[in-house]
Amino acid sequence: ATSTTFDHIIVGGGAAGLVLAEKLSRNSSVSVLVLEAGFTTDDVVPALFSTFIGNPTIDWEFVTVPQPHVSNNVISLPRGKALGGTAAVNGMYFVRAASKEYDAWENLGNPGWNWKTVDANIKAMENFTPASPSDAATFHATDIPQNHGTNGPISVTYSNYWEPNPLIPAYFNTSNALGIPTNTHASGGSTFGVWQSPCAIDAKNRSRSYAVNTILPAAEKRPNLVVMTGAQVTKITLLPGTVSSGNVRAGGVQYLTNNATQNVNVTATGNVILTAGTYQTPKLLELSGIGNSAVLNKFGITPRVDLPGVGENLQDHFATSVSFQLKDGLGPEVGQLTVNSTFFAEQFQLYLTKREGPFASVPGTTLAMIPFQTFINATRLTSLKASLDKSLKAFKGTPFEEQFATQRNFIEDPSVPQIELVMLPLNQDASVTVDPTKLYMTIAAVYMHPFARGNVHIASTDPLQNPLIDPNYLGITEFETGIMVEAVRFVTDKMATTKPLSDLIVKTFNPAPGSSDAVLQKFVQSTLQSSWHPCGSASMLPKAQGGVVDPNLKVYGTDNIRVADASMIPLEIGTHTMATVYANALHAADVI
Ligand SMILES: Cc1cc2nc3c(=O)[nH]c(=O)nc-3n(C[C@H](O)[C@H](O)[C@H](O)COP(=O)(O)OP(=O)(O)OC[C@H]3O[C@@H](n4cnc5c(N)ncnc54)[C@H](O)[C@@H]3O)c2cc1C
Repeated sequence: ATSTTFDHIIVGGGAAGLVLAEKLSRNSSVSVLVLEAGFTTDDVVPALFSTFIGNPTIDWEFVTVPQPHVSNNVISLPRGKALGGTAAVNGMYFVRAASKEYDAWENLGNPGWNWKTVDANIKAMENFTPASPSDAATFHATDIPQNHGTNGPISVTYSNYWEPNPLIPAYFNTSNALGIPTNTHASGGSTFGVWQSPCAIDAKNRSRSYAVNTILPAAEKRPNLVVMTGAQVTKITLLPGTVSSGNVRAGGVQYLTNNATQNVNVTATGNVILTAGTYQTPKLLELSGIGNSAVLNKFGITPRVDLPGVGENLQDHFATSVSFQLKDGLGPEVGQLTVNSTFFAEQFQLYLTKREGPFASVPGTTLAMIPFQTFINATRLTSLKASLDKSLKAFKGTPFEEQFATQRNFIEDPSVPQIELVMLPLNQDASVTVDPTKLYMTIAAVYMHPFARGNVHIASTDPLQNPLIDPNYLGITEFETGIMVEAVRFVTDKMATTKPLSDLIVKTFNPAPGSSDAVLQKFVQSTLQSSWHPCGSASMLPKAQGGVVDPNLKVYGTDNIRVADASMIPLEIGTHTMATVYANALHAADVI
C-alpha cells in the first residue's frame, strides 16, 4: 500500500509539477507525491495539438465571465487536464522572452529570479537539434547554437514542413521591408524581429516532447516518487492553530479519487506545493481558507490567512486574427488537413511510416515580435500613451504602481516587444466557408504586455465547480483597444499590401483594408480571444505589492505552502510561457 505521509505533496502534475517532482525526488531520502486530476493522454502528433480544445476528458474547458470591454463575450480558456498538464496538449513553441522582462522580476523584489537563472534553467531542460541547413537558409529556422542547451531532457527542434513554399520567405521579406529585422538569435534575450519558433518536438520521432515521455519514466521508478492520476485535490488541510512564527501550517491535502475522499499528510518538515495552474492554484488556496477574507467570508469559509493578493494580478495574452485567401497553385498547406479527408489520410500515413509531412510539424511557427514604434505612427503613439498615463493615475498608491512603472518603461524600450504577429497557413476567420481547393493564411496579432489586471476566485465552496475567471481583457480600455486597432491596421494595411507578401494575397476577409477606427474597434471587440498564457494569480511579490508568495515561493502567512506554477509569475512575459514555467520549476526545487 502507498504510504500516506510524504515530504512533499505536489498538487497538479502539469508543466511545472512534473519537472519539480523529478528534481526534488533526485534526493532519494526525500519522498514526493504528485496528485494529478487528469489521466495520461497520447496527444503527441504536433499538427493535431488544437484538437484537445473542447474535449472534456482532457480540457478543463474554462470560460471567462462576460467581458464588458469585449462586447460582453464569454471567451473560452482551454487548459490541459492530463498528466503533463497543458504542456501535454499545447502548441509546443519552446521560447524565451527578452532578458529585461526576467530581470524585472528580480527588480520587483525577487533576488535570484532573473534572465541569467531562467535562461540557465531553460537550457538545462533543453536538448536542441538545429534545422537542416536548407531549412535554416530558406525558412530562417535558425538561431545561435550557444543560445540553446543540448543536455536536457526535452527535445527541441524546428518544424520541417513549410508549405506553401513561397509564403514564409515572402513573410520575412515583407516584414524586413516594414522595419522588422530578421532575428537570428531570438533565444538569446532579444526577441525583436521576425523569426521561427523552435518547438518541443522530438527530433527523431517528430512527436511532442514533454515531461511524461522524457523525465518521468525513469523518475517514476524511484521508490521515493509516487505519481497518481485521477486524483483531484479538493483542499489543503491546515493544522489547528499556528506554529511559533505565527504562521499556519499545512498537514496535508484532501483529494477525490473514484468519487471517494482520501487524505494524505506531509511530514513535520514537509511542504504542500501547488502547481495546479493559474486558474486553479488560487482556487485551492481559497477553499483552504487562504485569501482575501472578504471573498472567503462571502462563501462562509473561515479565513485562516487573510491574503488579499490571492487570485488578483491575473494577466493573460489576447489576440485578434485576420485571415486571407492566397493565390491558387502555391502548393499544399496544413490548413487542408481539416477540410480534405484524402489529403489528411495520405499525410497521416506518411507521418506514421516516415515521420514526415504536415503532421510532423506545428501548423505555423513564423513569428514577428515588434514594439509599438514599429507599427504606430509617432503622433498616434503619443496620444495613446497620454491616454494610458491618464488611466494609470488611478493606480497611484495601489499595489500595482511599481509593476505598472516597469511596464510603462518597457513601452519606451524597443528591445521589449509588445505585439507578436503569428503567421499560420490556414483560415481562422469563423465567418469564412473554407473552399478545400483554395489556400489561406492568418496573421494573429497578440498583445503581450496588457496593463489591465483581472482576477480569478472561487464561485462556490464546491471544489468541483469551475472558478470565476475575469481576465478583464481591454480593461485599460481606450489605450488597449487603440493598440489592438493599430495592430490589426498594420496587418491589413501594411503587411498585406507590401511586396512580396502582397503578391500572394488575393483577398483580405475581415476587416476590409483601409477600415476606419470605428470599424476596427468593433472588429477587435467582437473577435478578441485568449492567447492562453495566464499568470500572476499567486504572484511572487512583496506582500505590500499584492504578493502571495515570497522569493522562496512560500505563501505569506504559511509555514509550508508553496506555489511553483505559472501563477507565481508576477509580470507577464512577452512570449509563450511553457519553457519559462519549466525553468521556474527547476529553480523552485532549489529554493524549496
Ligand atoms: C491551447 C494552448 C496552447 C499553448 N501553446 C503553448 C506553446 O506553444 N508554447 C508555450 O510556451 N506555451 C503554450 N501554452 C501555455 C503553456 O502550456 C502553459 O503556460 C503551461 O502549461 C503552464 O504550466 P502550469 O504548470 O502552470 O499549468 P498546467 O500545465 O496547466 O498544469 C496544471 C495541472 O494541474 C492539474 N490540476 C488542476 N487542478 C488540480 C487539482 N485540484 N488536483 C489535482 N490536479 C489538478 C491540471 O489537470 C494540470 O495537469 C499553451 C496553452 C494553451 C491553453
